[in-house]
Amino acid sequence: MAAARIGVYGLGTMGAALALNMAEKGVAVAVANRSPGPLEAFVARAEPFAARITACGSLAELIAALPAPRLLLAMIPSTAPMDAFLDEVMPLLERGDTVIDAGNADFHATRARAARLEAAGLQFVGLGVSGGEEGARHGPSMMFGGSEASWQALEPILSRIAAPYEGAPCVDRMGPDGAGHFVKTVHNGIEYADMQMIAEVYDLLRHGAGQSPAEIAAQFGRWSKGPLESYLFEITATVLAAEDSHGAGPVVDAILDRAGQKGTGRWTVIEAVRLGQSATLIEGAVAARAWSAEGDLRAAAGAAFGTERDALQLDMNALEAALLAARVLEYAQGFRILAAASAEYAWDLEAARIAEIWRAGCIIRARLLDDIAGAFRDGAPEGQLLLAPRFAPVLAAGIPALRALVAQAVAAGYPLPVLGAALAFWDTLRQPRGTAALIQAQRDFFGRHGFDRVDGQDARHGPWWD
Ligand SMILES: NC(=O)C1=CN([C@@H]2O[C@H](COP(=O)(O)OP(=O)(O)OC[C@H]3O[C@@H](n4cnc5c(N)ncnc54)[C@H](OP(=O)(O)O)[C@@H]3O)[C@@H](O)[C@H]2O)C=CC1
Ligand SMILES: O=C(CO)[C@H](O)[C@H](O)COP(=O)(O)O
Repeated sequence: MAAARIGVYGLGTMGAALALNMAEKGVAVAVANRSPGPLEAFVARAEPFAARITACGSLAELIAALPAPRLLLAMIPSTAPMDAFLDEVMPLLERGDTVIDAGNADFHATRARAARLEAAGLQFVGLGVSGGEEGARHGPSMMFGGSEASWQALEPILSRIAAPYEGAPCVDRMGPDGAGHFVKTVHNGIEYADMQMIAEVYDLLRHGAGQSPAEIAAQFGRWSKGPLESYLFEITATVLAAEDSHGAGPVVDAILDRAGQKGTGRWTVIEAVRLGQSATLIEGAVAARAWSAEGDLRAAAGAAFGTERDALQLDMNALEAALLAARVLEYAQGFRILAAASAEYAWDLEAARIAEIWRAGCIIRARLLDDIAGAFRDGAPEGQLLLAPRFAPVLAAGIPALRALVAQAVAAGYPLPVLGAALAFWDTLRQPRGTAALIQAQRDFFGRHGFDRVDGQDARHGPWWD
């Protein structure tokens, strides 16, 4: 049996898949799990790679199986269980060992944990992993946050298990401490907006245009072969074509209309606001999931006020152009949040590199990311994707289509939390003079807050204070 190069603790959906990926790619790995059942199941699944797997019955056994300096990757909930895990494991480790949190963590917690381990002579890495179970098993996209030394130690393993894009592994060091988990959080925020945008189009096609799930599946399949090509469009086509195994017809009709959320979308919005930024498309998606949980309220409101909505006339080419423009706006917001965080935390995040490592393995992988990476490499004016010359034709064609779509849908009674937010974002940003002068006057009126004048003169208050 080969000596383990890395340990994986937590053999749930993601941990088991990552450990199998490592073993398959020639990385000897020691594994353990809190409860025995998943370890036994893992050992059975890992049989083809048994020579590169050391199964350990306890955390202490796992630590003992690793040569110092140790690399120990934990794939467990990155909330309270991670802190409890650190309490348990830290006394077992030696100076120079590295603990990797590969779960979805709030980057503030990652920063605190990194400081805690550093004080004890240990290294802590926050590793964003995207791609779900399939990605973890065969090649995820990974966003590394930690010291340069820990990157040097881990890079050979991570590059080997990452998804390749044109031969290059989709993994890189984003920066120190929480940088990797922050980038993963924003990735998930974009994921939320993309999913909700797709759901809005599904609603329009299903209830506005009267199409069946199978017809909509075929449409998403066609879009998946064009500029909207992406993992989320592909799986939408598959999901909508699927029939319920209990005979309820299309499986989508058998599923409760209530979306779950574990926190990353919400964190993206909270961090955007903290940074003085906006994440209105992502907030639209988070809100839609929250409203979906209020089934009783929606039933009562529907009974009181009616559920009618009008039929829609939808042109599939216009819809494609509108969706592409909205997707550009969604990524533009995401990258603005990343840029703001990079400045705030002195991370030096490289936008082009982030787009590049999102091109394969992750949930938001999309053909568009190639152009986004290119736009940043070309030097998007003021670092803004919206101003990148290569997106000018996409926006010129797509914004009128998006406007017509939103206008028609809103007039007919369809909610578009994300597509509507995309248009408002665009229409706000293209007006050099907006509505803030009135806001400033109001603030001055009630709170003597003062304002700057357009002519540069010094009168800081309105006539109401003369
Ligand atoms: N599923 C996904 O698509 C993705 C998930 N992630 C992140 O990966 C991490 C794991 O998720 P996933 O694999 O889906 O989850 P699972 O529920 O499949 O597995 C959870 C794992 O965590 C262990 N665990 C739970 N609580 C504790 C605890 N208090 N102490 C020790 N171990 C504990 C479980 O052990 P036991 O078997 O004993 O219960 C199990 O091994 C999470 O942080 C998640 O956010 C990241 C990207 C994608
Ligand atoms: O990180 C992921 C995908 O990238 C996980 O699947 C995550 O759980 C998705 O978030 P949520 O559960 O809130 O939808």
